[in-house]
Amino acid sequence: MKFTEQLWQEISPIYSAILTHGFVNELTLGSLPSSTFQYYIQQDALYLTDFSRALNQLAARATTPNDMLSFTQFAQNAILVERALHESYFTLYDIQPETAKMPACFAYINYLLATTSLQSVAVGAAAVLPCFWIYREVGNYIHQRASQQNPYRSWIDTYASEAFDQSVSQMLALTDQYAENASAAEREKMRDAFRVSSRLEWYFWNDAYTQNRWLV
Ligand SMILES: Cc1ncc(CN)c(N)n1
Repeated sequence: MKFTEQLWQEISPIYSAILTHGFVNELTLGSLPSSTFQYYIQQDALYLTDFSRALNQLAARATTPNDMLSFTQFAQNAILVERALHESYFTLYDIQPETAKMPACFAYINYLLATTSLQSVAVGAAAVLPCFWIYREVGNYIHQRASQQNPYRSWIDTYASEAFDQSVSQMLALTDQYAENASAAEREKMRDAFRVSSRLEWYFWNDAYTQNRWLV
């Protein structure tokens, strides 16, 4: 079994919790209140900027030109492709960019930036992997169930697209390659990083669903 297949097995309860979460359920049905989606998209715009920074940190620290190129392309896509999607929703809902990261976004991004700068590239790669993989799986899951009239159709189509699928496959191959060259102790850290980020994906959707804000 590939290392990444083991990773997926280990987060199975977290993935199930994501699929059954009210946010995903209502997004699929198209009944998610636009205010909930607006909170999500505002936080996600902040997330994507720093996610791109985290990928650039991996690019700077990767040892082979091929790996550097892959991470650089992922970093560029996070800004260009996903921002285009975001901007269309910003225009549609006439919303202003948010400047404050709410708790889940704050925790997730700080975790990614710390891990990609202070841990090995292998561990950093495992930490960013859920951002690719979970979105592809959730995107496909929703795509199979959502109607054409779903107001969140362009979001769904982005993450169920062939282009996104290709970058996810590339990221999976990269992670397996790092795992092959890693020690047992390092693979353990990769597992841990993958699990933490997967959890934070759940929290990210949960914050949007509950419109969570700093209480103090
Ligand atoms: C929080 C989050 N995680 C992942 C993705 C997909 N790159 C995203 N847009 N936002």
